[in-house]
Parts: sequence; structure tokens; C-alpha cells
Amino acid sequence: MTPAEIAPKDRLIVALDLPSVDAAEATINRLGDSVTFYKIGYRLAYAGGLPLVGKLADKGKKVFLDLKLHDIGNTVMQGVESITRLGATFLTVHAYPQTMKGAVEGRGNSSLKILAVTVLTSYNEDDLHAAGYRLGVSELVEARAQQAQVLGIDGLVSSPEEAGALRKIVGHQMHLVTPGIRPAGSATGDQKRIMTPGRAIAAGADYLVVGRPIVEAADPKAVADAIQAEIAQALG
Ligand SMILES: O=C(O)c1cc(=O)[nH]c(=O)n1[C@@H]1O[C@H](COP(=O)(O)O)[C@@H](O)[C@H]1O
Repeated sequence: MTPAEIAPKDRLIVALDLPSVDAAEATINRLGDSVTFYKIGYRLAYAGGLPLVGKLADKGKKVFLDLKLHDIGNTVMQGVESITRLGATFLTVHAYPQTMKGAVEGRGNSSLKILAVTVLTSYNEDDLHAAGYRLGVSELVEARAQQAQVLGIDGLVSSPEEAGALRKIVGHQMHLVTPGIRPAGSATGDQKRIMTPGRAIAAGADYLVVGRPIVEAADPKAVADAIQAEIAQALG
């Protein structure tokens, strides 16, 4: 599917960063038909949430399984091979060459798409430096994107701040998935490289990942609907 073919509604991915399967199912029910794409990450996956991947897929929803794998290549390959049977659409790995190579091998010809996390959206230049990196944020994001493309990775996770530059590097061959989304006026939390939904879409993002602004809202559906409207408006 080319980016232009992704329906505006399907571009919002709601991060179900909730403490239990019951809490996740309550949020999914409140969001109803508004939301078609969910992300399951550490918090829910390690709280018994993995079977929810298949359950949501059976209901016609798409699932982004955000496990951010990183290990020796063989272990990543075997883990991803197991994950291909869960019914997820996207799976994250960290954008290290051995890890990405293992993930692509493990994914094989299955329908699972591998997303490489370039530089986490909670990191700025100082955080990268403290972690021992020589490159700045944009240089490291772009270098990793180039490696990911050569290795056959399906998509990239970055902040929307890098989406424009990434689009120039990878064209429309790879999905660009951007967390670090904050509707105007909402709390930033630990995110450092952020944009509003409309600006992220205008910058070239295909999919927006939104967690706390929706799942911690008094009315999650109202916030999700407003973000969907902002996405549709930005797409014109
Ligand atoms: O891979 C991710 O989804 C991810 C990558 C990244 O660089 N930054 C990032 O925030 N995420 C995830 O995206 C979600 C963002 O959540 P909120 O900050 O609550 O909107 C969380 O589930 C993060 O784990």
C-alpha cells in the first residue's frame, strides 16, 4: 500500500500503554469504531496482553506490536519467526544492523512488517552524547534509515521532526511511523522531539502513534476523534 492509499482514519495508532488487559479492553470499547489501529508495548504485553494481538486482529483491527527487540542476530531472527504467528501488522526492533538483519530473516515472506526505531523521541543531542554516541540526532536517524533500507526493513520509527528528511532518503518505499505526537496544549511528559498531529502529517509522517493524550484523557474518544479530524485536514 502506498502512503497515499492509507485512509486518514487508519493513520492514528493508539498506544494501549495500560496496566491490564481489562483496562485495555475498556479503552478499546470506549474508542469503538473510531480507532482501527492499536499499539501493544511493554506495559500491556508483559501484563498478559499478547493474546490481545490475535483478538484485535480477529475483530478487523490492526496491531503494532512494539517489543523493540535488540539481541544477537540469531535470537532476534528466532524471536521474530515466532512473532509472525501472532497476527500483528507491525513489529519494532532497534535500528542496529545485526538486529535488523535478523528481524528481516525472521519475518521471511510473512505479512509482518518490521519497523526500525531510529532514535527514541525522548532523546535529544545531550542524551545521545551521554549514551556515548558521536553523531547528533538527525545524523544518527538518517544513517540508521539508510542502513535499514539496505537491509530490507519495512518502515522507520522517528520523531516527526525527521520525517521530511527521511522521506527524501527512503522515498515512499518505507512506512514512516512517528510517536512524539502532542495535540496543541497537551502535556509533553518525557517526550523531547514532538509535533502536533497536523504538523506531523504535513511533515510527511504516514502513521502517528499517540498514547497518554488519548488513554489518560477523561474522554479518550473525543481526543481520538479530534486527532483524526486534524489528520484529515492536514491531508487536505
Ligand atoms: O516505538 C515506539 O512506538 C516509540 C518510539 C519512540 O521513539 N518514542 C515513543 O514514544 N515510542 C512509543 O510511542 C508511545 C508514545 O506514547 P505517548 O508519549 O504517551 O504518546 C509509547 O508507547 C512509546 O513507547
